Amino acid sequence: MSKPKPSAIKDFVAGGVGGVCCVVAGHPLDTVKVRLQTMPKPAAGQPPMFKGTFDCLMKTVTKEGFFGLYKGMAAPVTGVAPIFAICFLGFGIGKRLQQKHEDEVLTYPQLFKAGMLAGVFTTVIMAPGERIKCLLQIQQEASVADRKYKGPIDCAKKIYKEGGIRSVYRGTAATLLRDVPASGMYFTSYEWLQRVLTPKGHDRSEMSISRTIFAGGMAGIANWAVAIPPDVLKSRLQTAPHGAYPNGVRDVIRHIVKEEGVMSLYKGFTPIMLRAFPANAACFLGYELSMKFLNWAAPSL
Ligand SMILES: CC(=O)O[C@H](CC(=O)[O-])C[N+](C)(C)C
Repeated sequence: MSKPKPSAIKDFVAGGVGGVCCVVAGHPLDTVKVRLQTMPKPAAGQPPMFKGTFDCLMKTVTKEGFFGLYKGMAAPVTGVAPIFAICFLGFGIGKRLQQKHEDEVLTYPQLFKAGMLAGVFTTVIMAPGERIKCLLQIQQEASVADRKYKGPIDCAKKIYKEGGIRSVYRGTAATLLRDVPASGMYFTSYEWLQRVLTPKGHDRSEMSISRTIFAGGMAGIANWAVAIPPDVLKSRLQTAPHGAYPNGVRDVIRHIVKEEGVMSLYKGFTPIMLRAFPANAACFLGYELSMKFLNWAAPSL
């Protein structure tokens, strides 16, 4: 059978499906992550709001029910599908820009550059999407009536009313700082594992579910290994009251390091890493299966 042609439309659609799979598999631990990253510093002699990942999980489920962990999921599902669609599209474009012919196999530095381009592409939607998601996730009132933001649209309207488009896009530099190198790591590690795990005599393009799950899960770990410190800065900046950090990300770094120490830049490490493997294994599996389906259903697209 001839090799399917690379296609921007297929990258976009399959990437979108991958994004939905990623959110459904990973949102509960994402909520725990944001709550741990943004909980207030306890007053002297007082215990912290959450002692760790498990404590936060238990307190959230006890107080708000299991679906408390799925708070703010409407925003990422509607936002993440296009984010991942654009991300996989950007990666495909980045690869094609560097290829002299369609079948040229790219080196790992070339794949890294294509991944970084994907990170730049996604920031346009990622930055406001993350701002809304984080603001919704940190609301802990049990009843909807008591919450400041009733949902993603209400949140978007309110932050726009408070500070215009600048407020909606607060955290863009931190998002770029997080996603440009992280996306490079993400796609390079995925491709590397797929290549080294393909048995001799077989072609990388032959789909294997177990290889995809493992390579996808590990790509998620590689992504977050570089993304955690800028992610903490981003979450803080995006959930802070208006005017708290006039110089943006630089002020947040100074404040966090001075007040809470360097290690606090790794807040949320456990839930992030617990989420990273299943969420991204689901993402790449969704992507590869959709791509296989699209190549079968519309070979010339
Ligand atoms: C921050 C983020 O969205 O990372 C993605 C993986 C994940 O765990 O959600 C990867 N990528 C930035 C490439 C979309």
